[in-house]
Amino acid sequence: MSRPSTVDYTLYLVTDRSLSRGRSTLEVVRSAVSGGVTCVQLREKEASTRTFIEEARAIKVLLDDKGIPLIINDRVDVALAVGAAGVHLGQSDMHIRDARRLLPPEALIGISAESLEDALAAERGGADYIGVSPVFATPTKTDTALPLGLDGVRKIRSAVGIPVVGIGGIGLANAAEVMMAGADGIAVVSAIVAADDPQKAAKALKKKIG
Ligand SMILES: Cc1ncc(COP(=O)(O)OP(=O)(O)O)c(N)n1
Ligand SMILES: Cc1nc(C(=O)O)sc1CCOP(=O)(O)O
Ligand SMILES: [Mg+2]
Repeated sequence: MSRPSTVDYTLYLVTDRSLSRGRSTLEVVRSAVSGGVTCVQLREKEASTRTFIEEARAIKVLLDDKGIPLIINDRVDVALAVGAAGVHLGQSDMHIRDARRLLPPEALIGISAESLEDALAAERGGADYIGVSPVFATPTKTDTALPLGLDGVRKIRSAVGIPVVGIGGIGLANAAEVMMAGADGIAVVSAIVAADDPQKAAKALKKKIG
């Protein structure tokens, strides 16, 4: 497992095979990387463990070549199996305390914060970054907490010292606002994964967030 010396969360792609319009996740990631994504989270909710691991290995080869970290959604075992840079854990996933026991010390752990209290607890618990969960409502994930909005991003930003990434309902129309509210990056699913051309979509988002 290897952690890049500094992690660039600016344009953070979260995958979703159900939104990929028949393209493989590897294909979408390749295209998005050439458009400028800086971090990739492999999020597989339905795949078998074996498929998840095989896909993660193939994507990691692509990302390693570009120095882009691969984060695994939910599954500490998958992250360990493939030597990913880290994991992203939500409020119902494995506790960070337990994940830290299993993962090597250099592993990145991102935590979803559904409130200011969650963000403070995540920082105290040793999280490497926080996902503000969600900033806006999104059809991509409907079992979220209430949207925290730009004000939530501002409040969390001023309360913690670790990187803060906004997620949920972020696209070309509001990406700059999320950054202006103090986020270190935007995490997006549909704006890239479901786009006609993920490379162009990533490029356009990158331009918006400077
Ligand atoms: C960057 C980022 N932030 C938040 C989440 C959501 O995590 P979680 O609440 O565990 O929900 P699932 O993604 O597991 O459905 C995330 N994945 N990434
Ligand atoms: C994976 C995920 N987590 C969220 C959270 O609020 O924690 S929202 C979300 C999906 C974000 O998709 P889109 O960019 O298409 O809105
Ligand atoms: Mg989760």
